[in-house]
Amino acid sequence: LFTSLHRQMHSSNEPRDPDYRVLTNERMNKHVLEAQYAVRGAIPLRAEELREQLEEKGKDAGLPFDTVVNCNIGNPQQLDQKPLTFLRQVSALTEYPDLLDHPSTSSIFPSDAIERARSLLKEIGSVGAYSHSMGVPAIRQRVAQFIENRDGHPSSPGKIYLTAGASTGVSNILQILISSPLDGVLIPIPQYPLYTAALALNAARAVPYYLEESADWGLDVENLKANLEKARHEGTVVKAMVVINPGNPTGNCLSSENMQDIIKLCYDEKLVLLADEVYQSNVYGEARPFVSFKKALKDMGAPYADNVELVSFHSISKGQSGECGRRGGYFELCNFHPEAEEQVYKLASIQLCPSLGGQIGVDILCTPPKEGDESYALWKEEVSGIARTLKERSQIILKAFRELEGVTCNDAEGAMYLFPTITIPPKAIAAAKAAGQAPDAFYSLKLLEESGLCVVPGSGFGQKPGTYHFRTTFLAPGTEDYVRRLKKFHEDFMREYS
Ligand SMILES: Cc1ncc(COP(=O)(O)O)c(CN[C@@H]2CONC2=O)c1O
Repeated sequence: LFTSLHRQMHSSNEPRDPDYRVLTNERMNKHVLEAQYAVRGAIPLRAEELREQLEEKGKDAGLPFDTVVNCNIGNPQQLDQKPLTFLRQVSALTEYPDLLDHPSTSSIFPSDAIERARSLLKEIGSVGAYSHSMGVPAIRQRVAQFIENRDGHPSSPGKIYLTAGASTGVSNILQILISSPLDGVLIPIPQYPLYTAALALNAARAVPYYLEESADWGLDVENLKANLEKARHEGTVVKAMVVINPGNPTGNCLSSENMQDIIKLCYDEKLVLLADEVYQSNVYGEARPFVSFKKALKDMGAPYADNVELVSFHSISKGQSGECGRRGGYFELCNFHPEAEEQVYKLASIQLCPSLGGQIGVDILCTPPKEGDESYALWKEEVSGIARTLKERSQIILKAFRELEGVTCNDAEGAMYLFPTITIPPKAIAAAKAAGQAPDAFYSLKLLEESGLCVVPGSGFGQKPGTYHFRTTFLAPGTEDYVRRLKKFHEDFMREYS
């Protein structure tokens, strides 16, 4: 489906003489061909096609909706979320430093934004210059301070790497970790498909461990251990474990018991722990406030605290900043061998440096305006407004899901997604089979074609065999319109296939 849609959209590239081209499937890296990334796969591609039809023909497109709503990707500012003012003010001033000496500037920009831009430019020089490959040292110092303030344990700028989004950090660490096609990494199922894609690109094995939907997507430690043993029995050299907390696509927040179980397992089984914490400030319930794996590890003391190799990832793409396109993030190494740190640094240096715009975004994420600053009140109002709105939207959509025939859904404890289970009628499963699609991809494609809502089928994240899901964000404004479209589609679908 992806290939046919992509070809359809880019048919102008079709070669007149197919034998002329060097790069064809037979002659490209087969690991790239094998990699999959459903978040921007076939269904979002089709959504783009429909959007273009609406833009060109409007009502004459003959579609049963007048807008496509992208609920496939956690991209807040694509869905009208306003950027945080302070971040953009500092960015504007650092991008065009002449503004700092313009007579009107002090009447347009608050004094703390001007001061922050000045001090950043003293540390950076120019946003157009390469920085240190790990990122600007002074920014890394403030990231370390943010981590210490959050966790109550020391953090060093020498263990922190600023990155072009968390994706680059994850890809780099996995590239260093994998040394053989027998190597494997434990991946939560359902998972964010960056991990299986990055493992495929490195010709490594994804070793699944299933999150337990009936236990709020909590960890089933026995299943984890069994899958680890099974993988080893099959000859896989399991070297690491990925945790995503809060979870994507599940929206779960791990319990402290689960976190300790994971740390103990990594210690006992000598696994590197990759903690993806990009949604750490997207937490909606009071029951499970965010606790980092760095804190959990250090709180456990010996023998874990100073032995388990932990790398923790964060990003400016999520939370309330939602600066996905700015490409900013960081990871912190903990208990890595100096030999490993040398390779992490070398890979970062090959990539020269992350964008300075992204680095400035990380700086403001970790050191936002503080109480008493001129920008504090507005920053606080914007951040709490975004957090409140996301929580409200998740609850409205969750309630709607639970009223639909054959749909159940766990609360979104965190992140930006709901991941409902749908009971797909046998007739629809048969129709999906005939169409050569996974049942939840069949459902999701029809949902798009008939309602304009673009979601990602659960098969794109992995799920227990025989279960079907889809993932939706709750970022779009107009939640009532979303619910109306979904409800109508679902009732029509269940009627057609029951
Ligand atoms: C768990 C997780 N880790 C890492 C990333 C990468 O983020 P950055 O590279 O932008 O820092 C994402 C992005 N979320 C994807 C993109 O939007 N929807 C998703 O599921 C993510 O959900």
